[in-house]
Amino acid sequence: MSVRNILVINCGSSSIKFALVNEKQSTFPLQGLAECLGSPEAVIQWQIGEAKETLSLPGADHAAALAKILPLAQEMAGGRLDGIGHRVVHGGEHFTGSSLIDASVLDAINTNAQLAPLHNPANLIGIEAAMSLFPGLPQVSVFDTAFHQSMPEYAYRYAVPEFLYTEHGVRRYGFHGTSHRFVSQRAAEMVGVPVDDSSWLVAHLGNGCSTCAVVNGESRDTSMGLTPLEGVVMGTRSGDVDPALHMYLARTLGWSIEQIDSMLTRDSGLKGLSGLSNDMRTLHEAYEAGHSGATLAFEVFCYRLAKSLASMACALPRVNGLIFTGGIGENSSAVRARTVEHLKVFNFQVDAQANARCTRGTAGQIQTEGSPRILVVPTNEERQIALETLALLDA
Ligand SMILES: Nc1ncnc2c1ncn2[C@@H]1O[C@H](COP(=O)(O)OP(=O)(O)O)[C@@H](O)[C@H]1O
Ligand SMILES: CC(=O)OP(=O)(O)O
Ligand SMILES: [Mg+2]
Repeated sequence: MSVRNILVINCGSSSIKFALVNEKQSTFPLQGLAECLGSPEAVIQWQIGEAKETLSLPGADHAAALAKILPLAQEMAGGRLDGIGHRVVHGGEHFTGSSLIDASVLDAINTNAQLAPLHNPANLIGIEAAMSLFPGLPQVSVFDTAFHQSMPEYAYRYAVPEFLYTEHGVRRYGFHGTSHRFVSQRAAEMVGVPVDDSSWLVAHLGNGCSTCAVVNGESRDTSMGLTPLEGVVMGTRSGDVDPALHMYLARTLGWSIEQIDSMLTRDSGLKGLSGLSNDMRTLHEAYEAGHSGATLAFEVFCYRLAKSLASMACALPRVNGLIFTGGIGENSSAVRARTVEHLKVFNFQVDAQANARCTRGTAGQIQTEGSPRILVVPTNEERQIALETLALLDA
């Protein structure tokens, strides 16, 4: 059989991340990002080997950007694309694994859009554009939620009346499953333990952030819930707040549901706490310069993250290690060090020199002697999506 090429597409609300994955190559022949879609600043940036290209496409929407990205990928694949793997955020209870896309899968993604209004509609636009440009190509959806379908019922149910679950699907689903799966498998390889006899605490820290307890290659609990708003502090999302905050704001300030949703989703998290930025790099620079909001945002972020990891430990029989991943987890030695300071009760301790070495894609172990393992593992959701797409093409 010849070597196959898969295009991976991750459509966000105003961006598209994409990568061409060759099943035999460890680096991507093509990788890129389309940003600011739907605005005059719309732009596509991509990288082929070391060469970087930028194409400004004022006003381009998702379909217009894909009309450029798909032929580019086709050309880089030497005229042979074998399939397209799409990241889909919310698959509800319907999907315990990835799925070849047909009309019924599109229907299910549409139904679940109510639970992920920022993510699923954008994912659907990407799928529909790819299907119309490449009608003959197999398309696969890889769900963020699928990995977490192994959670026990006592971990995924909310303590609310039963009919809300049975009739309306109100339960915890969890997200970032593709990343939690990938890094926990990589960590097992790195330390030489079998995946099916391993036990990890995982912190995925990107723009969205979540923690996960992974036992024997399966998710047993995770911090995100019905939607990607529950759990730890994120770039612009609050994570957990007292559910009574909604009533308080509605009654005392007269806020609408839309205002409350927008505040918790877009104006909270690191951005809301710091009054400055949702970007951890900016916050690091600001607190080094003495910005009090940036310092507070950093401290709350790390403490709440540690608290979530400690609660995830309830789902583990023992701990093989703590894994940091995502843009913040892979790069911010300061976040790793501060978070682990709050986890002394588990004997976790960071080695400062090893910690400083793990940045910009360098994997490694950063614990002191005597501490349980602490690993930095770069995530690769694109590779995992391509692997799952290839597996479905084989089936
Ligand atoms: N060198 C760095 N130090 C600290 N934070 C970083 C660094 N590089 C990237 N980040 C942070 O990573 C976050 C983005 O993570 P990423 O995984 O790229 O996000 P996404 O969820 O969109 O894939 C941002 O908060 C960014 O500031
Ligand atoms: C589900 C989720 O939060 O995704 P992202 O981190 O890409 O926003
Ligand atoms: Mg990412």
